[in-house]
Amino acid sequence: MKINILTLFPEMFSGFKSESIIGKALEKNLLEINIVNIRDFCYDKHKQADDMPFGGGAGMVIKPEPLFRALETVKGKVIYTTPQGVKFNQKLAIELAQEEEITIIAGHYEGIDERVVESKVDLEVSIGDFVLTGGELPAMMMADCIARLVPGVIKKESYENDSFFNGLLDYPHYTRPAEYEGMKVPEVLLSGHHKNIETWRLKESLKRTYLRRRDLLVGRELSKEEKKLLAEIKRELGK
Ligand SMILES: CN(C)c1cccc(CNc2ccc(C(N)=O)cn2)c1
Repeated sequence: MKINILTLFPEMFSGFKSESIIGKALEKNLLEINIVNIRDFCYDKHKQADDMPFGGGAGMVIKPEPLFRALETVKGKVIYTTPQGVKFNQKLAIELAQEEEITIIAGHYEGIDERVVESKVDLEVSIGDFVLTGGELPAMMMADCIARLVPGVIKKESYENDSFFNGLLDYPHYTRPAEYEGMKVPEVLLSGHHKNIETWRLKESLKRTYLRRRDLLVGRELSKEEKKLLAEIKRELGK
């Protein structure tokens, strides 16, 4: 899979591409992340990539010419990160991870010229209801979320337990030492009894989801075991 990111600030992506899981995946050629500097496509003397908005108002808008030129050099579905977009979520990430190539335009300042959106953007996507100085962090977040779903980037078992993969929030995690400052790891996790551990984790996931994100349970099919565990949870919570 290839992810192109069009940005005015390519340097913001150097750490993202060199560190940790994404860094290793790129080294192993499991995927490609191609950072395209929009400014490289400004042919005027001052390399002006943005300009004042017609009709007045604060902020700057990214000019159409450099974007159209940059878009000629990439392929795939074109996504534009903007507060006006559809909400990004794991379901959309899973869909986008199926694509051979995608291109993300990181808007900056007040955004990009609407003629680019009208004629080239396939999907406007927002990572949440808040405004950032630029679309680079949203582009990085989306690329990270999509990249980790590419086969080989992380162990398959890891993402199959993803909170949003099975529709529930994650259970609590512990590692050594088994006791720290008097705080103990739940006994069951040290028992080596895999069935009990699996049940404990499912119950903890259900409890957390029930307490923190009950909306995720609405419309979610519960297995017989999940129904039993949820009844236990409600009894224990006295609710
Ligand atoms: C109209 N306007 C302010 C604007 C328009 C387009 C891009 C930008 C760049 N900033 C962004 C981008 C995305 C998000 C998000 N929530 O995904 C938040 N901020 C700002």
